Amino acid sequence: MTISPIVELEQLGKVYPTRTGDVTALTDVDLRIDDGEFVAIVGPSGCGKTTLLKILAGLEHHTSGVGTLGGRELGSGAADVGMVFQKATLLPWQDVRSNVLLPVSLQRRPSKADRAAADELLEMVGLTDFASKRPHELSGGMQQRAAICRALVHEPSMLLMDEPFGALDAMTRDLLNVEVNRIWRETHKTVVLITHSIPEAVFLAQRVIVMSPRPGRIVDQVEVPFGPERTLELLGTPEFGALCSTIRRHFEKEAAA
Ligand SMILES: Nc1ncnc2c1ncn2[C@@H]1O[C@H](COP(=O)(O)OP(=O)(O)OP(=O)(O)O)[C@@H](O)[C@H]1O
Repeated sequence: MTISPIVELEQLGKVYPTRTGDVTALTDVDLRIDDGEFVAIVGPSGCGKTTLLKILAGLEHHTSGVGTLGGRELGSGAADVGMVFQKATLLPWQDVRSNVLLPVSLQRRPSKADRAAADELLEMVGLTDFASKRPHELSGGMQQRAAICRALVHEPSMLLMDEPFGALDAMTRDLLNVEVNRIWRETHKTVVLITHSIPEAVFLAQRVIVMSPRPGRIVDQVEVPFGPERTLELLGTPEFGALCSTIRRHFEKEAAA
């Protein structure tokens, strides 16, 4: 069986013109992501990770190279993606279900089927009993769960996550990682995750993409050999530690270069 790529980038680059001169955020990025794959991107601060995600989402235009998402050229309109950011950014005056339905509500009046889809997602993340609550009545982790539901409610072909759990405590983060692993297995979505945490990247992804300091380019792509289902016991295994060390050494090498 051949797996088709959902993302193909060739020599992609991005230069931001600024008042004080051009800032090259990305250079010569070659990347292929297969449909249904879970990919994590790690790299030093300012290496262009968010820029890459924004280009995939159609929120920024690349300035060189070519790229396609779902067969469509990048830059040819809004991409069919769902996004989760570090802050849940839920509307405080709407209840959780309405927040989840927001991407649909912006296009049309949500149908019965849309509401059922939202409820199904809320059930998947254990928030059924909180559907009628306001965001401030939820913990930070619960708000991020709701944000994940919102990103998935319009059935996007890809889920893009930018440091989604960076603001959460370590224990909540671990539990949410287990949940994201389950969501990925249940929905079969392609996921691209940006994270500053190498263990988080290794725990969740099938492939970890390592970027260099700015101008960001891909310096390595590390295959993660663990099966699709991951549990927290994995974090304590020597294989897990060894893989994290391999990736960490890249950072040290690049920092010393
Ligand atoms: N709109 C913009 N205008 C000008 N420069 C920008 C803009 N957005 C990002 N940059 C610059 O591009 C580079 C890459 O930024 P980006 O936010 O993509 O990096 P990052 O790897 O996501 O960083 P972090 O890990 O700190 O979030 C940085 O030098 C940043 O200052």
